[in-house]
Amino acid sequence: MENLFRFIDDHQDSSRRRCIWVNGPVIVGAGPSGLATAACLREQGVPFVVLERADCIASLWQKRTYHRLKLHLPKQFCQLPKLPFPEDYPEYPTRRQFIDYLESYAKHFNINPNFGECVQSARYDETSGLWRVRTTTSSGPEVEYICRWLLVATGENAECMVPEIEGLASFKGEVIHASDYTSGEKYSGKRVLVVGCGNSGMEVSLDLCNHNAYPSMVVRSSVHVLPREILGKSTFELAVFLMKWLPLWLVDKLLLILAWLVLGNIANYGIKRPSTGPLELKNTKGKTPVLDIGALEKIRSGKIKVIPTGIKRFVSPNRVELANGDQLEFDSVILATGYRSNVRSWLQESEFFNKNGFPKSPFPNGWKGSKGLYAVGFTRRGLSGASWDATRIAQDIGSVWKKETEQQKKTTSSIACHRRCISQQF
Ligand SMILES: Cc1cc2nc3c(=O)[nH]c(=O)nc-3n(C[C@H](O)[C@H](O)[C@H](O)COP(=O)(O)OP(=O)(O)OC[C@H]3O[C@@H](n4cnc5c(N)ncnc54)[C@H](O)[C@@H]3O)c2cc1C
Ligand SMILES: NC(=O)C1=CN([C@@H]2O[C@H](COP(=O)(O)OP(=O)(O)OC[C@H]3O[C@@H](n4cnc5c(N)ncnc54)[C@H](OP(=O)(O)O)[C@@H]3O)[C@@H](O)[C@H]2O)C=CC1
Ligand SMILES: O=C(O)C(=O)Cc1c[nH]c2ccccc12
Repeated sequence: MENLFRFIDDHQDSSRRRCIWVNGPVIVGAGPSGLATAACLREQGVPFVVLERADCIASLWQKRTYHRLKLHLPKQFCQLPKLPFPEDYPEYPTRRQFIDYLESYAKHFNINPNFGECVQSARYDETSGLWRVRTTTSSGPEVEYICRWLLVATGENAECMVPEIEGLASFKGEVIHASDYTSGEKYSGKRVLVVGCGNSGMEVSLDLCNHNAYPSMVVRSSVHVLPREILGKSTFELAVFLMKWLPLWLVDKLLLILAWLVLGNIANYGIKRPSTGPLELKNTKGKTPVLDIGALEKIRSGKIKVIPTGIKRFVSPNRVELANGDQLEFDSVILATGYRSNVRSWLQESEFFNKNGFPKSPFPNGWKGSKGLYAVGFTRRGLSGASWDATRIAQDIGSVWKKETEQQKKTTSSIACHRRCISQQF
């Protein structure tokens, strides 16, 4: 039966590309978003195929995060649909606990992604009304999947942002992106330039301090720093609570007053605040406020130095010239300069996704496009946003699936029988 749905593309080089009909959605990406959607589809009885370029689930968490990382939102905002965290997990689960949870989540819902398959292109074929998704595999020939629904779950952090700074290539010390930073152990006694002051820049600088390194952090523009907790209560949880009663601008004002009471005036340490409030900035520009877990204390004590200006250029072998003309020496550079979506590099579509690879419609309307195209995990609302999308998408596809299955039960057409053949195992 399986062979009925596996055919060789007759107008392509048949020796090089396998062509596979997927009866159900293709999900691109096996991070939390892809897994959450797969789990919800499983509950709806809809078969699916998950394509993942890495050799494991949640590759961002397994391969591109540092060892001491903890979730910075309380656990109730980070668990995926249908399966809560184990009860004994702490308020802020560690990276290891989060990965263990995701592994057991995939097992629980019997989600078996096709690993080592990187989607190179996806386009909607108007003639057939189907999506054609091409991948390169780590182990063999190219594959083309043909499906009716395409679910984009490649994430807001698919690629690293590496800025073009004059002379960077001539810097003689090590230069890495924060996603390649695992621990501060090997930096003990070293002068490290950390470029960027988002959550990554702050937490890497703190970890470096804890390993007796000498970090200097570049703050070229501005950033909101909020305490992770206020009087033992999560600031994020407090914000979510206040948002039920108050307008966003007022919640932002209250958060800033509380931050000032707890942290003091951060301008004293060379850190400017944006003129837009923290939640409004997150919603409109996607810029996440820093939820401080101790970096500010190190800044206050001078253990993390703040460089309150941009970088002009690197001067070989190990100097950096700042925008104000000062020159400083460093042993290593860590680029905590953020991430970007990669959707536009492979999805041949410009109606639903903008040029930055995010859905054009803001939350709550950015999960569903036309022609069977969906996006999960692009709402700049972290893991809870991804769970929200996943639930909606599975309900949407599930209702169509159920209706059609009912109709098919009533007919004896052989075509209808074929349509329900699951092609998950090849
Ligand atoms: C360091 C860090 C900490 C964070 N902490 C929190 C937190 O505490 N709480 C919170 O709510 N959010 C947090 N976030 C936000 C973060 O976006 C989510 O935690 C989460 O990982 C998003 O899941 P995702 O599945 O959308 O994306 P990802 O986890 O990035 O997964 C996407 C997957 O798609 C795969 N992929 C990409 N392109 C292709 C392709 N072309 N073909 C095939 N596969 C592809 C990738 O390999 C990856 O496995 C954090 C983010 C970072 C970077
Ligand atoms: N514990 C946790 O849960 C953690 C969560 N995260 C999450 O991961 C996501 C990504 O965070 P992060 O990696 O910090 O990325 P961000 O996009 O939040 O921050 C990037 C930083 O790099 C700066 N930058 C970029 N280019 C340059 C340049 N050429 N020169 C100087 N500065 C530059 C930006 O400055 P500017 O604003 O001026 O552009 C900004 O300060 C966020 O959602 C964050 O919350 C990250 C770490 C830990
Ligand atoms: O950690 C992240 O990247 C997140 O996106 C989590 C998050 C969603 N909404 C927020 C608002 C304030 C701080 C963090 C988040």
